[in-house]
Amino acid sequence: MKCLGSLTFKFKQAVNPLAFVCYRFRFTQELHAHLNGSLSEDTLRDLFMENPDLKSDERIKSLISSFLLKSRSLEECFKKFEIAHAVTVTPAAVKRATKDVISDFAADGVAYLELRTTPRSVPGIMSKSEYVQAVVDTIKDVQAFNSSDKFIIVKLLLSINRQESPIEAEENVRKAIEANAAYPDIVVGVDLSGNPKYGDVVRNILPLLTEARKSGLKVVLHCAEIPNENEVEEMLKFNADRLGHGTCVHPSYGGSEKLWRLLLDSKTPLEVCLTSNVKCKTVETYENHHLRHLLQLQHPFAISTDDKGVFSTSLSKEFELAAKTFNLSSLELCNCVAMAINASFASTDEKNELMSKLSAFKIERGLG
Ligand SMILES: CNc1ncnc2c1ncn2[C@@H]1O[C@H](COP(=O)(O)O)[C@@H](O)[C@H]1O
Ligand SMILES: [Zn+2]
Repeated sequence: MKCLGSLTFKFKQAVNPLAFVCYRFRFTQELHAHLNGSLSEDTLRDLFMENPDLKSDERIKSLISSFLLKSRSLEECFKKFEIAHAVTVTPAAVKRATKDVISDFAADGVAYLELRTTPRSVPGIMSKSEYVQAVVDTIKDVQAFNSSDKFIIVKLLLSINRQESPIEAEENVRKAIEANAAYPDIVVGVDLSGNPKYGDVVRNILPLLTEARKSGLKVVLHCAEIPNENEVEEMLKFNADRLGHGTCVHPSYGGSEKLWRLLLDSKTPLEVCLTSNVKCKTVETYENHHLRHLLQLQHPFAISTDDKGVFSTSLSKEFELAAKTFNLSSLELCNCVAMAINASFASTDEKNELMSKLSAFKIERGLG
């Protein structure tokens, strides 16, 4: 067991040579991770056991045991979030969940983590403000213990769930603006996520995100997880700071030449989540993932996990998968890390620090 400030974690067995060096050097960047989708099975079980109300709830018990079953569709993945939400219903549970997730990423070699989460209230127990405060306080605690050799930079994006009402969306944007004013070094942006089948994003949500952007927040959008020509076009024209997935933009994947050209011209970095896309069946195979086009055309992207708990993955596994599927060399993987640093919402000083960690790794491996 090793200690990272207030975090205690086990170094995992290395899965590949890159992962081994990753955790020793700790220089990778995770830009797309949903807090409740990232809970490990251990954390879920612990939170479940600690809550006496849940222990006697047979429905939750059976849901938990199905959490890690193989998913067959995007719809099934969304059911799994209900399980994580059922165990994070108090500020204490939210703190524990946040701490465990940061610890898991740190143990996997992540130096810079952008977590995102949807502010959630539980009647009579927790308000949305208390939820956000619990996450922010945990990030502050972890960062207070950063040192030169053991550190992780953590930022927070607040999510808007497109399935919720426009009133909820407005409330979440307001929370994000307030939290950014109070913690500008931590709360840096807003994310649009949720089941892509629902919600009138163009009419109800993009105008709110324009307000968020005006107040200085970065904006990221889950974009084109399923085909939707009009919505995707408006999202691409919105000029977000980054886009999640971007699956159905290319004409071969349910998009069109027009959408693909808009994406390429925008140069907006895509957050690429290989395992998530294949397990949700929005992409058929790893070989056919749109990452191959991004690589060919040198469009910027960041390899990410999305929901490491739901999809039983880790950032180092995603790097390994990308390397194996697309035959990437160690140097090319390092270029992926550099792209993610550039696409991140870290400050200039933080980016310089992360780049120097990457350089140290490259020198040690004789890569330049
Ligand atoms: C699989 N691809 C995806 N597409 C769209 N939204 C997703 C997602 N994965 C996760 N979420 C969003 O993140 C929430 C869980 O984390 P938080 O409670 O916010 O921490 C889900 O309820 C969903 O709204
Ligand atoms: Zn996502």
